[in-house]
Amino acid sequence: MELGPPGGSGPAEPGPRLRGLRGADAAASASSLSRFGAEAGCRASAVAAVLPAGGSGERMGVPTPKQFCPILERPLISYTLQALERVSWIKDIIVAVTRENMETMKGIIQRYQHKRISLVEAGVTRHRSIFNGLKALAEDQPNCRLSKPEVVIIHDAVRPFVEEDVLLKVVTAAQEHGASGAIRPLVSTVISPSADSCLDHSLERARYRASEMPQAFLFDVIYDAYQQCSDYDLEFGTECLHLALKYSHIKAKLVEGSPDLWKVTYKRDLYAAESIIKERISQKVCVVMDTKEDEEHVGHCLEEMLKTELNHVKVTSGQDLQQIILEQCYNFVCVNVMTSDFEETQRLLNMVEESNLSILYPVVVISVHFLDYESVPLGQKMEKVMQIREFAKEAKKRNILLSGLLIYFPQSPVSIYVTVPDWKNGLVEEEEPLQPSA
Ligand SMILES: Nc1ccn([C@@H]2O[C@H](COP(=O)(O)OP(=O)(O)OP(=O)(O)O)[C@@H](O)[C@H]2O)c(=O)n1
Ligand SMILES: O=C(CO)[C@H](O)[C@H](O)COP(=O)(O)O
Repeated sequence: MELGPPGGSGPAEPGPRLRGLRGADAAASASSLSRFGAEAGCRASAVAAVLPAGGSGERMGVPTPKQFCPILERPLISYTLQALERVSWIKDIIVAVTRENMETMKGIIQRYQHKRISLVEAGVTRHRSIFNGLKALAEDQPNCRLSKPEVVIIHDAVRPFVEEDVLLKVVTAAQEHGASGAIRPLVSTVISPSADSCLDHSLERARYRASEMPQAFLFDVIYDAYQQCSDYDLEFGTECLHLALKYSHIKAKLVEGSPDLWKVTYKRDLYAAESIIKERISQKVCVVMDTKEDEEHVGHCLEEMLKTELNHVKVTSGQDLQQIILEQCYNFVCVNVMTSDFEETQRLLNMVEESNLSILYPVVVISVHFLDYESVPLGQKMEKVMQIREFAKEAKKRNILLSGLLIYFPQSPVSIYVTVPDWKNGLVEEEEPLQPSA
């Protein structure tokens, strides 16, 4: 067994991704997930995940195994790892890779700074790869460096859109029933052809479901099943839930999964995956504050407001920008409270440029500046506007769409000012104090 690069055990982005949920629903779901996270944290070795990634992707019809195919320049498997790493209560992630792709995989782990990953050698079939992953977690193996989990998640490396809520559902159901798996309604009817390619019989579609991933098991249930199963099972079997039933006599609890859990199999699936990734990119924004103090106050107010519209909002005062860019954040709001120059925004633009993030997809940056309405003279205000324009022209050449937002505010805490344009002279010059309403 080989270990990936050492790294902290903290999640890359703690907290749930609540795609499709808004407002109160999102808040309720987030709180139940974080409660589980806290409980799982008490039992630090409770959950591990095994990812079979040793296939050759014949049906994809390209020379590169599909798990290493790039989507927006990043290998597919890296998205799957990112999705699992976000879940702070998954302690270890075991990836089964063929010997010939071991170096490629190590390179991906290093480049994208994946954490909590261990590598094992894949087998010649999916079941054998999974079995190798389980062996690495079992206590009865010599040189075992990992600890045996209570529950193990099994998830295909080529299903990148797994969310924390479905992982939580299968893990909780596995704790109660011994085994659990995600299912989806069938899209087509399943029929059985006879030897002469005529219809033998068809199944009643409404009574059947497609078995998807993730699945979760009490570790002993699935490990015992793999230890008992025949060579035929290991060679031709496609269903882990079936092994748990046949050898450990456990009836898996089935939970409804989202449509995005499908397995990337054909070339067209790569295009579909790219579209989903782009949609998620548009739902992700990072607010960069110029000081730690502002991150805590202004930043978190802004975060709450943006969260009602967007699925993923991150606020930072800049220390972890490199990591945020690495996780493919394409939208930034750079808030400058302390200074009226563009130093912070320039720093962000440089980092984005160095990362090559904008090569395939435009990066959007909004540079927000606060200026004291009373003390900054009009000429200086216009200068700011012109500076942003010049700045934006340069950035556009690098596929970075920069906009500027200048906010004038009065120092006096009791008055709110409205600006009345003087249309005759074309200048903004009159200010009317208003009393704030209750
Ligand atoms: N010997 C194998 C075969 C498959 N897998 C993994 O099992 C998952 C699901 O399998 P599948 O979609 O069938 O992948 P491939 O076998 O690569 O695809 P194909 O059947 O088209 O060749 C994939 O993550 C794949 O890498 C594995 O770990 N070891
Ligand atoms: O979908 C599944 C859930 O049970 C399969 O087990 C798995 O993804 C199948 O892979 P393969 O294409 O190698 O049979």
